[in-house]
Amino acid sequence: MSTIAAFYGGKSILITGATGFLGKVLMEKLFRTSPDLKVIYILVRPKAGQTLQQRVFQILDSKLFEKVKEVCPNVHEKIRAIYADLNQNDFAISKEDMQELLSCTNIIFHCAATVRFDDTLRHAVQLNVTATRQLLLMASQMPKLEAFIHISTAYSNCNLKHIDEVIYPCPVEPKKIIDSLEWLDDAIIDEITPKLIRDWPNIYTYTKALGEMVVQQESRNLNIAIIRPSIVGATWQEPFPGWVDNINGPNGIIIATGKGFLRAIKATPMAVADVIPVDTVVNLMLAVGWYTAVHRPKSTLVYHITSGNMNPCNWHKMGVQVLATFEKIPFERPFRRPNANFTSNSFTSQYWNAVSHRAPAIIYDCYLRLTGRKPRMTKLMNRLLRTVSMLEYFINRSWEWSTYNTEMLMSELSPEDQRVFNFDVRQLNWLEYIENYVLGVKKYLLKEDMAGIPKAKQRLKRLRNIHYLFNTALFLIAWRLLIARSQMARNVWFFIM
Ligand SMILES: CCCCCCCCCCCCCCCCCCCCCCCCCCCCCC(=O)SCCNC(=O)CCNC(=O)[C@H](O)C(C)(C)COP(=O)(O)OP(=O)(O)OC[C@H]1O[C@@H](n2cnc3c(N)ncnc32)[C@H](O)[C@@H]1OP(=O)(O)O
Ligand SMILES: NC(=O)C1=CN([C@@H]2O[C@H](COP(=O)(O)OP(=O)(O)OC[C@H]3O[C@@H](n4cnc5c(N)ncnc54)[C@H](OP(=O)(O)O)[C@@H]3O)[C@@H](O)[C@H]2O)C=CC1
Repeated sequence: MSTIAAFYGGKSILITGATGFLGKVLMEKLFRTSPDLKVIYILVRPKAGQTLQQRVFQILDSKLFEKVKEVCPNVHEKIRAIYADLNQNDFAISKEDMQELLSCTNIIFHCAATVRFDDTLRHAVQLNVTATRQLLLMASQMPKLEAFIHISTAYSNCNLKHIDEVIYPCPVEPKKIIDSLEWLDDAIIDEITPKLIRDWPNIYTYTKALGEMVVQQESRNLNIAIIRPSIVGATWQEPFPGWVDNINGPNGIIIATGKGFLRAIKATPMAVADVIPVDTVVNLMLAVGWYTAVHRPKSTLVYHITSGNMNPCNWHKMGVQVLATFEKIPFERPFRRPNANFTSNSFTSQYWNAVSHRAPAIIYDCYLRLTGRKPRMTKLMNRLLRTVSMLEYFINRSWEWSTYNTEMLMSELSPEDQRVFNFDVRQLNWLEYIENYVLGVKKYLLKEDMAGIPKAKQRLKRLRNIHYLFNTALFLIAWRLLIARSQMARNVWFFIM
């Protein structure tokens, strides 16, 4: 019997961000391995016209939870969705709900965050910093609390090259920033944002760093741990390979490439692609929850869950395997044949953006206009290029993350726990993982049917022929123009003829 699974039996667990990518996989694993847990409280807001209950039902009815329903048939009764908006004072939680949370919670997993790179400083600080402080305040009033697990990101200190499992101080105190945002107006905030975030690449990573500082400052006598995952990718093994449900990080890029929109990307091919499967992150989270509650380390421990130092893969290897998988399992209705390459400098990147991205979009929009339809490709392409430009910082650099605490924890686990809560990324076979990842994007994100593959392959063939025809026509036109102007070209032409 797994010690960790047994530990969560009978426990009341509070999860923020349970409707997000990481939160869903965390809930799934908890229910599957500890079906006798007492309750999982999730802080949820209504969204997109759905009530809390509808959102919970939608999650439980998804493929991700199929196995859970077998081992824990009363899973619906064990989830208690609590209305909460982390942007508001006291999270807008009702008095009764708050009372229940304060008196019953044993473990907290704080996953909620805004992960947008282009959020406003005000909103990102509210969610990633102030809400964390507020949750810690709540935690300090919970008599039964055994552990508080805060999810940060390995990139919270990406302004450094080598990152240890410690909390680094930020140049400006989080409290000062929170206070000043209360009275500064939006225009001034926009103006001072670049000065505040200095060498952080975006507001997201900066506010996650502030969030960690808040955890350190407000930890009181709580048992706290911080987990820093790198780029969280599709599931590796559990509950099944390739599950993914949002367009963040590599997912959007895989779609854009597979659909033939993205043909070149400015990346350093040999830079480490520090992707970490989401189930690996969740296994570590649960092991850390157990360790923090049972062993009560004297200080707040930080755990890195990254792949680069133990089992590195680079962007070249990842890109080649992604493209190879498109040959076998193409996406439906691609705009162009998927074929992309990495460019190394700004000049070639601009060139490919003009020739391979903007020009085809303009041509396609002309075609849409001529056929009486609304042009949309140029807008879509601009949006894609903006997204890609925001990710560039992370695909043109490598970082070194030390993993002493993570390795220490691994050695503390029993062989059974090491198997059930496996976070040893050395066992990951990248080629297999990437193939399953692309397949998962097709099945769970794009919701494409595998039966459509032969048709998709046919369409790819057609696109290939169109591509060759177009290039041949272009070449002939260019050659014809050259012949008209140059005697030398005419001589070569007659010689060939
Ligand atoms: C010999 C041969 C050699 C060949 C060599 C090979 C070459 C091969 C080259 C090609 C390779 C192809 C693939 C390779 C795979 C590698 C890919 C590399 C990319 C890797 C990316 C790395 C990313 C690193 C990030 C690390 C950061 C740290 C990690 C973290 O801690 S947090 C998680 C990271 N956060 C994010 O990723 C968020 C980033 N996103 C944003 O900030 C924003 O979305 C945005 C980018 C600013 C875009 O904003 P927009 O306003 O423009 O768009 P919007 O967000 O509103 O959304 C657009 C539409 O999409 C819908 N949508 C949004 N979110 C979701 C969601 N979660 N799920 C579903 N749908 C969503 C949204 O509704 C919009 O739809 P619409 O309203 O209908 O338009
Ligand atoms: N994905 C990644 O690559 C990485 C993620 N991380 C960290 O992991 C954690 C989880 O990320 P991930 O699951 O990918 O992110 P998602 O964007 O998928 O999920 C974010 C979660 O936060 C919730 N949330 C956001 N705003 C509010 C609010 N005002 N009130 C209540 N809930 C709110 C969302 O709820 P709703 O559904 O209502 O929007 C959602 O459940 C974050 O802390 C992130 O920083 C770290 C490294 C990498």
